[in-house]
Amino acid sequence: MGISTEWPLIAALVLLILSIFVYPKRLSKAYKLPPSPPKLPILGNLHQLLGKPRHEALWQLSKQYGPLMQLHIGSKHFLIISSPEMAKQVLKTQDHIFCSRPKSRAAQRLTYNYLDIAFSPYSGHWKEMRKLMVSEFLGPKRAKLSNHVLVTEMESIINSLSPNTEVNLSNIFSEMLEHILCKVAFGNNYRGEPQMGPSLKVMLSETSELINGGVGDIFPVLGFFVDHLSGWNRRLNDLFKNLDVYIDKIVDDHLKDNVEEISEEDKDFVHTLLEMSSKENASGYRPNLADVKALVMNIIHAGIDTNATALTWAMSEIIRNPRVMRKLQNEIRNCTGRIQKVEEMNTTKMTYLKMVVKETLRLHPPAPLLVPHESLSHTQIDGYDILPNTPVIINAWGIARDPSNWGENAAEFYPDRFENVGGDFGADGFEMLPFGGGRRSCPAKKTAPLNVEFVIANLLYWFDWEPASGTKCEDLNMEDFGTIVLGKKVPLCLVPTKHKWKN
Ligand code: HEM
Repeated sequence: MGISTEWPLIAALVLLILSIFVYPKRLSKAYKLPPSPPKLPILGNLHQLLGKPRHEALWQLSKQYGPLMQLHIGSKHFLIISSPEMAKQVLKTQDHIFCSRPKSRAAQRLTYNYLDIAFSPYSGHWKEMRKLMVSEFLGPKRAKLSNHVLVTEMESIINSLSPNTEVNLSNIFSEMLEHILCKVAFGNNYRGEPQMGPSLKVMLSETSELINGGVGDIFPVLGFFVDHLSGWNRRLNDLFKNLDVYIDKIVDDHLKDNVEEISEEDKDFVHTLLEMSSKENASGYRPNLADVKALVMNIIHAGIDTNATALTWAMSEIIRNPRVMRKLQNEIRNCTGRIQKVEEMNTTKMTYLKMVVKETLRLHPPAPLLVPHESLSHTQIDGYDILPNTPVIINAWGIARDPSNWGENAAEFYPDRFENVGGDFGADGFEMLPFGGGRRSCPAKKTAPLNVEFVIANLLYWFDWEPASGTKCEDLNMEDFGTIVLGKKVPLCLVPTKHKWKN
């Protein structure tokens, strides 16, 4: 174990010793707070989360302390949600109370002081920004361009695959998503320019690490010094600077274009935003340059890794389950018949494909703990008091794998289960939450699964697939990795063979 992995533990021990003298005593006992595991002074429950992936550690604790559990870490009191019933309370019944986001230094820095959608507190600004993304980026206005870009990218991948030659599909998916989102949002992929610093991929992976927060987020003042000594503050500053240079270039290039001369069809999202920044909308709002940059930041952070991860897990599960692959290929090929081009693929009637994608998102929700919510005011759930500004973590990963919600075969990849499950995501809609819920749910929850379906349908239509280097299907490595986005630890490498039609 190197110093980079040991420092949180060392820092925590130093803080424990110092805090006995420095920190005030704990919160008053005037409220009936949710059950909580026994805790150490100041460190609280931190030690119970070390050494395991966070979603797994939280799930194990919830088995002992219940689906509504409070964890104390430093100065923060987190509410942990681990059942569909409790998730429904937070995301539906009391959505108006739990629709804010907790603050953190990484989120503040990377969103130009909370000007974005995903991390900004519940506010009029958030509402306007979300409306902008839904209508101008994810809505029907841009659907034609998005589809065209998706088809072009898919065609180039299909044409680039050499039969019987191993390919790293994890990389292909990341690059594909980066191209698609950048083309639709900025009209160009803005890659490969050395003066622009690290690649987008490197910046995204650094973001995933830093967005988890520094020690200073939970141990104010003293933790800040720890973050300074460990280099966390410097890493955050460097990341912000690099991202800002990247985004500045995009915005500057767009400012040079004469938007009036560009046809509606050729305008990308940034053109549209800049155009809107020159006049107020019906509710008197207009985005300024910092808002535009924050939205660009959200698109690259929220859209690339989530989608690429979903695709990687989908193909991994399909390969590991030859029965599912055969059934799915039969459906795709029967529904499609003989076609010559990717653009002729139509997945609308492929019901089993939709079940396969749902089952992938159930077992492998790309954001296993969603994005933390926060309570706006005091409330009660199940007779327990929840205080204002309580950060709320919803364990979507655990809920979606719980046999009490999904039966004894909950851990199995079995898409056919959706034949008998009413509703989109479980009987009540809270048994799986790959896109969260309530007003902070993912704005791409309708479009993202369609894109995953389209890519999987094409890969399985044109090619047959096998694991690389003689690995047996059932031995495919399925270890996961990450906190905010739970990816596949070992890249997915497969060998395609061009499909031969029988006459
Ligand atoms: C398979 C793909 C995706 C998955 C699984 C996913 C999942 C999620 C989840 C779990 C949340 C948090 C919901 C909550 O806190 O309740 C979220 C929020 C968000 N997602 Fe996605 N997402 C995907 C794709 C996208 C794409 C393509 C975009 C746009 C380019 C996007 C934009 C956002 C934004 C802006 C938010 C913040 C919403 C808010 O706070 O109001 N996501 N997503």
